Amino acid sequence: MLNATPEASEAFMETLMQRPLLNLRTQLWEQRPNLEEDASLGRYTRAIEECGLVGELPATETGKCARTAAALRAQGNRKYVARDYRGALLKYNESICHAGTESAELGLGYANRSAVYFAMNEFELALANIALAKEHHYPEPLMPKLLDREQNCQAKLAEDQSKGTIPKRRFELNVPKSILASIDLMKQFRCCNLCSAVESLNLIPCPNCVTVMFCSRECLERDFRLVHRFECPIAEKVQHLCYGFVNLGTKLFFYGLSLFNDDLDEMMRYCDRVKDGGNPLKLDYTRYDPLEEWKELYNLNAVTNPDRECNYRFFVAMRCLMFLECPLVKSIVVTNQHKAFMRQCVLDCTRAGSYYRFDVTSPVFPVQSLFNHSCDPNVQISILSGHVKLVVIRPIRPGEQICFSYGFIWWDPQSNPLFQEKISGVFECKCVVCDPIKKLEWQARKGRFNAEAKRALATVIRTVRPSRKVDLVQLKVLENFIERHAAVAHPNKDFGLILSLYCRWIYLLLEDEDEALRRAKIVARLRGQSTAEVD
Ligand SMILES: C[S@@+](CC[C@H](N)C(=O)[O-])C[C@H]1O[C@@H](n2cnc3c(N)ncnc32)[C@H](O)[C@@H]1O
Repeated sequence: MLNATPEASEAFMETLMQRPLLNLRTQLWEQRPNLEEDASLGRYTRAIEECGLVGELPATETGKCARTAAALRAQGNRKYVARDYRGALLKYNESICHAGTESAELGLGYANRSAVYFAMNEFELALANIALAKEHHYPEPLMPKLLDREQNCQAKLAEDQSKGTIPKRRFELNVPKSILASIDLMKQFRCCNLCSAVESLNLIPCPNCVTVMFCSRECLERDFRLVHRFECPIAEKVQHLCYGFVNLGTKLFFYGLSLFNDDLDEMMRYCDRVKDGGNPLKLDYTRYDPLEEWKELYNLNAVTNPDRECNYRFFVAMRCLMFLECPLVKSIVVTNQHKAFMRQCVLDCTRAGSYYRFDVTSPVFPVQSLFNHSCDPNVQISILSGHVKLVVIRPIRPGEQICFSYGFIWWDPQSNPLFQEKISGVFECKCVVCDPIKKLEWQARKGRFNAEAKRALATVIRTVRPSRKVDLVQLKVLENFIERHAAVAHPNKDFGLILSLYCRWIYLLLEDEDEALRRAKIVARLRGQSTAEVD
């Protein structure tokens, strides 16, 4: 039985849930000062100050609050009883985020999360949460119940009932992790604020604010050191203005400021030069230097489409005004010249962010995002636990560019229906499927689908059963077919079906590997061992 909270009345919870976050962003946009299209950031700032828009923001901050945490936990309990485990975990995360560090609610939140993981047969995760509950004021009178669950977990693991701590198929990796992420409001209780990892929703809260969570102490400390210390005191207020890439632009600005050791004048001196375009491939990643990397990102000469530019300027001006209410920011950004620089730099970082990221909610990967999009990709991308992995999905011809899909794929029209619409505002796709000239050559390839390949395809279709669980033998059958027959079968429609299943299974394997590594790390931590060996 989970701990229900009697005082969490329906009425109170309803009030709690009326958080007009996303609406506020739209309202603000409607109330923006009516300025000419090319109005400068300074003009926007003055106009916003004149109409008092920042002061008019409704006070929706709750701060850490045991009552709120209890109400959210009660909602989680109901989802748990209804066996909506994912929904329950998300509510418990929200509750954990709202519980004060000294409150029993924190321990209760972790304990409830351990019950969900136990029900999901995720015994390592359950044990990790029991340990967290014990560390965070779990009420003594309830302790026997927790210890009982702990024993049950250990018994299950002793019976070899772990879902696995050894990846089935190890995909190696040789590229750095993401540098930071900007987590959308819809994902704040399900992704690490620094690396975007979901970590089976096993996240820990910021000890001070109620807006962000982290996958580990390392990410929490790193984010705090580099960015979150600037956001934390005003995080609840500023999250109303989480306008896509502008959010990332602010983060990239503060990240840069930290790398310049909070020396804004030094940062200004560096930025006061003509941009050379920036090229992250120039960097020597064997001697990784985050400041040099930041400079390459900053140096991008990005062109933004005019509609977006208007949004960017308004929200950049708004956000900078709000950040200047944070005492730490105020102590560094002092003069009018500093303020003007901050605004311009946040705008430049916003443009860079929109270039170096696949979409508004993904983390920033300066090198990995340099791959172009193709509607006929030859590699499959996955972003898991802050790592990008690219897996080759069909033989690549000499001279063929390595591309992954930013959204749309020819064999899967439903891969992202919004893609064409989204991309049309950003760039015109010139891949082999979309460019009218290249498309002719691409389509002509279909004529080579010969009898032998068709027979082999019929055998594969008879043998392989698409399922949600990967069958490694069947995966090998697909792989052999693709390797032997891609040259003549690609881009035939049936070959597309094979690629589609192959990609889905590859992704499931990558997820599986990621989860197994996570369990392995938890086991190492519970045993007091270093996680370096398994990481
Ligand atoms: C992160 S960059 C990719 C690397 C970029 N080509 C470069 O050289 O830096 C994303 C941008 O590349 C361009 N791009 C990527 N795929 C494209 C495609 N299929 N067709 C046209 N432009 C593309 C667009 O300008 C897009 O905004």
